[in-house]
Amino acid sequence: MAKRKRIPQNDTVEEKKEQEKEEYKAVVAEEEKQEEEYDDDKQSFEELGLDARLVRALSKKSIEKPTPIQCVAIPLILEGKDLVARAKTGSGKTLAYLLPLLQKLFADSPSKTNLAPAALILVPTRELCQQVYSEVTSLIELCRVQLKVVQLKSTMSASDLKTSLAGLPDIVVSTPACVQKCLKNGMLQAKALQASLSVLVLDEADLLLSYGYEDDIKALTAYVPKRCQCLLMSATSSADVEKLKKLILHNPYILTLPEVGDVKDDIIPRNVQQFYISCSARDKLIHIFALLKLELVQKKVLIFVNSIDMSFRLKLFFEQFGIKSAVLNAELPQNSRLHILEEFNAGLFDYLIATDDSQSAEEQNAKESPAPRKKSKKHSKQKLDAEFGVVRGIDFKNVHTVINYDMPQTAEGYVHRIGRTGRAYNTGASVSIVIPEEMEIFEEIKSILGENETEDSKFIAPFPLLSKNAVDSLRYRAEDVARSITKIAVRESRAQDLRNEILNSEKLKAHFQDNPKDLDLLKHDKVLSKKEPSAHLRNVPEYLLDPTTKEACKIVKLARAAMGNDGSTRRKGFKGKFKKSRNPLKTFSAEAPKRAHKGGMKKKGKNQDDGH
Ligand SMILES: Nc1ncnc2c1ncn2[C@@H]1O[C@H](COP(=O)(O)OP(=O)(O)OP(=O)(O)O)[C@@H](O)[C@H]1O
Repeated sequence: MAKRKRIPQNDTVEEKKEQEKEEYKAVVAEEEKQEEEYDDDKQSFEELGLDARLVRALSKKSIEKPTPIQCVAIPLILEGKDLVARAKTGSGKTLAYLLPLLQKLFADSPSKTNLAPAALILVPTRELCQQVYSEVTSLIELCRVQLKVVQLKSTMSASDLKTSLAGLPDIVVSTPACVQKCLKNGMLQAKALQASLSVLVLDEADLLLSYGYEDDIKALTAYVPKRCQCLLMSATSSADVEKLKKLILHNPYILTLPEVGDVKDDIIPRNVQQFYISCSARDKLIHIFALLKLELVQKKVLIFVNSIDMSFRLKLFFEQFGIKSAVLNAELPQNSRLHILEEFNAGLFDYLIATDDSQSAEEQNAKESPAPRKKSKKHSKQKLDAEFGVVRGIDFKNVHTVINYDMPQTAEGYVHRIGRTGRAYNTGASVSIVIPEEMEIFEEIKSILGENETEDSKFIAPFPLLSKNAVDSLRYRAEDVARSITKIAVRESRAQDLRNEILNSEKLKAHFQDNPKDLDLLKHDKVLSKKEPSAHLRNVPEYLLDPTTKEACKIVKLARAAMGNDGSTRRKGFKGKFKKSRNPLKTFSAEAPKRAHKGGMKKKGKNQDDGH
């Protein structure tokens, strides 16, 4: 981090504020300078050997400079090397393989006589399938080339799959299970595939096996010709990646990119600041409520919980205070999920509560639908989607804060959740709300990431902006509302939401076929509670806030304005994104400003969590 200019200490509040502002400006200027220097050193996409059409297409997407993984991977893929690319979450792995893959197909397409796809991109979940498909489609459109891409999903009917393949696509994006299904049914001719396949990509490779695709991939290897270039993209290294490497890579030359090291240093993006709040189980709701209602975290916010019921509890609770949010989980129909993601990415709402219990959906199914229970007609459970994955790989756009309302069950899960912010050149923050029962896993995560606050860049610091006073001032209102959200209310809302989404899902499907860009058909942050939220709960009265909290709110707002993110969360070009130094969490403390000057939030000690 840039060194701070020492400014003489002043005594009055006004002078202290001035001093704070001056320091803030100095840090911003310094870091902007450093960033410019770094940008100047970097290679351009042209220098990596990319086709001018692709460079122009990227430019139209406001993507001007390659990320480190792209700098290394693109030339190697263009040379035809097999690759095992491991790089941190949000580092731009998708474009790292898509750009050279498209370039290769540009060159091959005029002589095309293939009866099967030339490129197969396999991903573990349908959400990722959609995401990669959209990215390829938009690049192809922007480049104005004659390449055809389809996505194949296991939910598609046999006739839809057949129709998709009959158009002789050049690129297929799918899950291993679905491709295997097409091969088995003869919709995809094995011989034709052997003759045509020139690039095979296994994206989120480490996850493919844990999603249970091992047999499908093994079966597929028989149809992958020796000359086919194979690319394994992954954020973490694991025994599963090793297994896949052995299973699928033919060329002996395998490259693991040098820029990545161990989990601690490389997997979590450098530009994510991590915080925690320690509190009792009873106070969890008040803490998240305070964070959101007092706007002590930057929007958009992605909140992770470990169960679907909890996501509805939170949504119902927020509703009573006029905070609109949407839920995302494996129970919802796929069209709804995709639509929720699209709306969130487009900035239509600021708070998304995602259920991630870091288990495969099959395990979750088993857990959520215990067999011996008598099946009630009313509550017959919707089966969870085994191909749903919200944590891994999904490119949530412009998420500035990830909140772990429930802690993940593994350190790996933590890393992937945190990786939903700070993507590419953006910065972000995470706040984990930890209760005593979750302390064990939290301690484990901390020990992996590094516990030395001065030396470890991945140190998880106590959240500095929320004082005990601020929490206590909201306690009465929050506890009162929390009591009204009973188990029955949660269950009813969950069932109602599911019914709505199932109905809407068909409408959505039909509508989006005709109007792919129309996002306003259905709003997913609609109010679920039967009881109309009370008007008086919408705003937190001034008298409830102590001066420190008021100051914290002001600084966060100031930073939001500096980020060009006041009010509108719609996507901006990368140049307009806020810098790490502009993150108020780095420059402001809930305690006396003087202490914050010395060491930013990391010098804040552990007293904050002791208090509550
Ligand atoms: N060179 C670049 N400059 C700016 N933005 C970029 C660049 N490359 C990719 N991006 C953007 O960064 C975001 C993250 O990219 P991507 O989804 O490929 O990350 P990832 O490495 O696959 O992450 P994960 O491991 O979580 O899947 C995307 O929104 C993408 O459009």
